[in-house]
Amino acid sequence: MTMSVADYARECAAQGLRGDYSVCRADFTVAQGYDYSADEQAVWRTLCDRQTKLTRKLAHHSYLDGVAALGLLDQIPDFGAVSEKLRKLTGWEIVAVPGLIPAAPFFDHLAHRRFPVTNWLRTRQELDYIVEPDMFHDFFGHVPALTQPVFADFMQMYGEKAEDVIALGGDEMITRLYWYTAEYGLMQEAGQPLKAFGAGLMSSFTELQFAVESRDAHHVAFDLETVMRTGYEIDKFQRAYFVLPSFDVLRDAFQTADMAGIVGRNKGKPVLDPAAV
Ligand SMILES: C[C@H](O)[C@H](O)[C@H]1CNc2nc(N)[nH]c(=O)c2N1
Ligand SMILES: N[C@@H](Cc1ccccc1)C(=O)O
Ligand SMILES: [Fe+2]
Repeated sequence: MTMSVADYARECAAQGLRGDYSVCRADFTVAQGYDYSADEQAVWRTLCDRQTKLTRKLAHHSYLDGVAALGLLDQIPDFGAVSEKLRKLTGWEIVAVPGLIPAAPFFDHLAHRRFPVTNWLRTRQELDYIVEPDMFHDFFGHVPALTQPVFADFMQMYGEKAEDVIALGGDEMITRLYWYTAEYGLMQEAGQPLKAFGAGLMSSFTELQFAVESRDAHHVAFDLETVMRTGYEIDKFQRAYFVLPSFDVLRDAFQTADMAGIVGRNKGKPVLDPAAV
């Protein structure tokens, strides 16, 4: 792993990120420390209630199938109990982290079928949108799909392949691909209007509606190399949403991509403006 926990902790504090990185292990995990207040439990229930009404209408069926299998909770999840359930379904588990972690350890967890979930929750003032991943984003957005075998296998492969791309010097490029697919991708569904696929959309009340339904949202046909060249900002609505024709198209594009060629061609080139792709 390239960055030490202590260096990363300093960087995050400088950027105003909220997590407490002082208690991290070398792989950036922490204990969940299940001691949430009654108010936090109430915020969790409010988030689940209002967001479930939206995802029912706007989320791709691959996500909704996952929700049905996982059974979303009316309480803040106990990561140990959820891991037990996931292990039986697909061999995945979830591990607690203090918030955003660097790309290399993040993908290393995925490669080992561990999904990092932040151990703190957004406040009532952030019900609609939060600028950094919190437990609601990580859990409500990402974990349901991990109950589905094809998606579970894909995410492990993603982690493995990402490590190869990072070794080629392509950490920013592979991060953009993750960003515009797993976090903010849209996906077509037979006989249905356009649906949301990415976890960053599933967890945001305002951006989910904007991305799928607004005439001002910039929808762009998915192209793997273009995605890997397109910049993004984490703390604003996205200025481009890439539309995937299907999950199989994503998986095939990823599996067959000549990552060494893509990284070689594009390293050092200016990043594309998402508003102009
Ligand atoms: C891979 C890419 O950097 C991506 O944004 C990762 C990084 N670290 C993360 N860390 C946490 N806790 N949650 C995430 O969703 C991510 N995403
Ligand atoms: N904006 C997302 C959280 C998020 C932040 C940064 C990256 C990914 C997700 C939400 O409101 O739920
Ligand atoms: Fe995420």
